[in-house]
Amino acid sequence: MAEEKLLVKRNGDFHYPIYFEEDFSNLSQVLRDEQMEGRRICVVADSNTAALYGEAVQKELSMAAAEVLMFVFSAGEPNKNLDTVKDLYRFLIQHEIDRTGILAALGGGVTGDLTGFGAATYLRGIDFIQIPTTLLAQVDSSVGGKTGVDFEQYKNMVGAFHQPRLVYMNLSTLKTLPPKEFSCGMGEVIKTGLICDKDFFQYVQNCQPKVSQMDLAVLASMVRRCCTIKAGVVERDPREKGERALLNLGHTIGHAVEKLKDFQLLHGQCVGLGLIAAGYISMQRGLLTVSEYEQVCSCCASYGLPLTVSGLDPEEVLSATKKDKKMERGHIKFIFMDGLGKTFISTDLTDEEMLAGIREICV
Ligand SMILES: NC(=O)c1ccc[n+]([C@@H]2O[C@H](COP(=O)([O-])OP(=O)(O)OC[C@H]3O[C@@H](n4cnc5c(N)ncnc54)[C@H](O)[C@@H]3O)[C@@H](O)[C@H]2O)c1
Ligand SMILES: O=C(O)C(=O)C[C@@H](O)[C@H](O)[C@H](O)COP(=O)(O)O
Ligand SMILES: [Zn+2]
Repeated sequence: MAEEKLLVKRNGDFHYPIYFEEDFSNLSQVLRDEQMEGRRICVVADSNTAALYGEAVQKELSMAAAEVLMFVFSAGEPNKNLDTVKDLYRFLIQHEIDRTGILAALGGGVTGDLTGFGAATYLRGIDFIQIPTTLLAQVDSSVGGKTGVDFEQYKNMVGAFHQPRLVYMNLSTLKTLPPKEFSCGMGEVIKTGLICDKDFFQYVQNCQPKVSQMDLAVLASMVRRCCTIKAGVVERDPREKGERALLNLGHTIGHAVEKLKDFQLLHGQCVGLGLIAAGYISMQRGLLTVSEYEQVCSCCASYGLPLTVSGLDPEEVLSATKKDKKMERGHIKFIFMDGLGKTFISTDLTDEEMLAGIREICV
């Protein structure tokens, strides 16, 4: 089942690889292949991932590294903040990690975003690698170099673009992922199909039974397809000057809900809600048929994503959408669906249209 590695272009001719594996046993060889051996590595993991995979990863990396340290922080989005980054800086300074040091993000998107930001800023930038263990991190956050933390309830408000030196996926880690976390990854998978690949969206609709059986061959091809699509977008537009904003489909309303729910609803769940709202808005503009909109909803539902959220005032959600990063001269850069598998960016969305979409998900 092992898939060929995928190469992502970074800075002209330099490429970084994404490895699709079934265990951690090739980690040390991969470090050697990428000429990163003999250096000190600090593995960054949250409390859950450290307990599950910390020892195995530390052991594998030790075979090619000069030393392997482990920095552990408390799991959860509320800890993706500058306080945790400060704790990481202190740990790195205390252990005299210099510019030859490497950070290894072992875990989900929270760990990857935080570690990448630490690596981008510590000593003005050191190398880091991604070892994603959630579906969301494997299909989305470990690729593309968006790193950062939340700041005073604002999502990803402080960050940097910093590409990893390599991404190593052990697909078997998905077997220990709680079902709710797995659905979160499916939110980003569905988003990926809707952005630019109708065939892939239909594949995702149809393969739900195999995915729910954790069929590794199906999961591998799904993860690889998402990485291929994302890598293509990121190669063409690494710093989100244009096309990359499409990867934000569902995130304008999704991030507003995530923030107003105090991060009690998970990122992928909020992306699912945001997809439904964006689908509704697109349908109201005549860009999606009723049947296409229903397919977006039923695909999300089939993977256990919520279709509605309670306890939110739609007007408050609307004003929260205006505090996200996607504003351009006072207008939101909104991602519309234009049929299934096609999207475009526009700044002409009215408050009334946005409110109608928000009302569709708020109960
Ligand atoms: N940088 C990007 O491009 C990008 C893209 C998408 C999302 N994100 C960010 O990613 C974050 C969400 O990531 P996430 O959904 O992976 O959340 P997460 O990192 O919090 O992981 C979810 C939970 O699963 C646990 N976990 C991780 N791997 C496990 C495993 N194999 N088995 C059992 N438990 C495991 C974690 O400890 C955590 O409790 C958000 O902060 C979001 O903003 C970033
Ligand atoms: O990689 C990207 O670009 C994305 O937009 C992927 C999103 O899934 C991800 O949630 C990202 O962190 C959102 O970016 P932001 O700039 O809106 O914070
Ligand atoms: Zn996202």
